Amino acid sequence: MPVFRSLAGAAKQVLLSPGCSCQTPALTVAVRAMSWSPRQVNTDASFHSVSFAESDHPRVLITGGLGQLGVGLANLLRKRFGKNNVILSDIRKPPDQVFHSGPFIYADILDYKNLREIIVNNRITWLIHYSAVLSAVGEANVPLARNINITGLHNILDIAAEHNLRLFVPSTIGAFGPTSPRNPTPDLCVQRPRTIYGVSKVHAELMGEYYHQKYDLDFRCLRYPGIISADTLPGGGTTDYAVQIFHDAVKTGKFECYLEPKTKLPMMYIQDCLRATLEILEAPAEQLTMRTYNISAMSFTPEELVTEVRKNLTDLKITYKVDKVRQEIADSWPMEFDDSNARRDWNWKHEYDLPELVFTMLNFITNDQEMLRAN
Ligand SMILES: NC(=O)C1=CN([C@@H]2O[C@H](COP(=O)(O)OP(=O)(O)OC[C@H]3O[C@@H](n4cnc5c(N)ncnc54)[C@H](O)[C@@H]3O)[C@@H](O)[C@H]2O)C=CC1
Ligand SMILES: CC(=O)[C@H](N)C(=O)O
Repeated sequence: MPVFRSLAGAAKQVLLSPGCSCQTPALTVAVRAMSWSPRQVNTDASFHSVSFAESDHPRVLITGGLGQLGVGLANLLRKRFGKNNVILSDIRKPPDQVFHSGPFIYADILDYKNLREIIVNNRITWLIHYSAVLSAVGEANVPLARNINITGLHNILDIAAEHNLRLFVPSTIGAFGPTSPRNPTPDLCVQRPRTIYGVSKVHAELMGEYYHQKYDLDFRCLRYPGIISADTLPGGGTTDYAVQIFHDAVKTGKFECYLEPKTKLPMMYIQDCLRATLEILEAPAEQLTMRTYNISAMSFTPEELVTEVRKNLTDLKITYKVDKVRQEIADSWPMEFDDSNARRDWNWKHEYDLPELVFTMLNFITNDQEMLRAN
């Protein structure tokens, strides 16, 4: 077993966890081959569709739920389906506020047996798979990204097929590369990404679609742009600057940007992203002509973002110190995202453009700062 010296805390926990399947890959394969086959999927399907109809609401598990997106999605789904029908999971310890806001459970996506136990014991019907290693961290630690994003995904696909779950896996603008059309990037075109993150996400898209076609797995996937949120920080991606700028602008009045001023990327406010996720999850299957859709809201460069922020914070000081790795990644990604298929098939519409995004982010972070100062 290799020792990864530079792992983040989360990864360390994965590798040290006694039940972790990555320590015994041969055994995991053997166990799975005995217990899961397409035949068994069909038998399970009738049983689970009955229990889903009985309860009326789906029972949802979110993996990697303590990242930038999971808590927000849990809040949205809990409003819709009831607090106890949505279980948040991760391998990290939840902050108090998250722990007390609804069910939370430890789930390591590399531990197939533990995942199965959770799905069975909690009668899960929808699985939302958010665990991942993002683009910049992935380039710094390829074995970790490969393990979480590919081996972990295989566990998720098998568990979803075995238990007839509706499975949502997000993909990303990072699933495209320098040979894809960049302005705009359509749903179907060349996909030759140059990051392990992108390679793993193309793999997820193709595997999900393959399981859908071969085993009738209800796989649904959205390619998210860079997501911007005020209450949670991003987990090591290329688009993180567009979140960090708001925090630094409010707290210090200055910001150092690691991308060049004219680097244009698709971005989206978190509320739009979470609503899109709920909408595709609830869309009637006959409306979906595809299983993987681009979704889009706005595209901007650091320079354009700074101009908009300065309309509210006129004294903001900006410097540029380009990070070669992230700049190279950004230069290979889409500039504009074509989401016309999502708009046509399930009526996708974004609500936040750049001015609303900036206004909302600054308001949120400023209020937060004032509350902190008052306490
Ligand atoms: N945030 C963004 O801008 C975008 C995110 N996405 C996708 O959305 C999903 C969620 O993204 P974020 O919340 O931003 O990610 P994040 O990096 O903030 O969070 C990922 C979570 O996965 C957890 N994790 C790591 N190893 C695990 C394991 N072995 N078992 C269970 N959990 C594990 C981590 O503890 C972390 O809480 C990811 O699949 C990502 O690729 C796609 C495009 C844009
Ligand atoms: C766009 C993404 O997938 C993510 N935010 C990243 O930058 O890696």
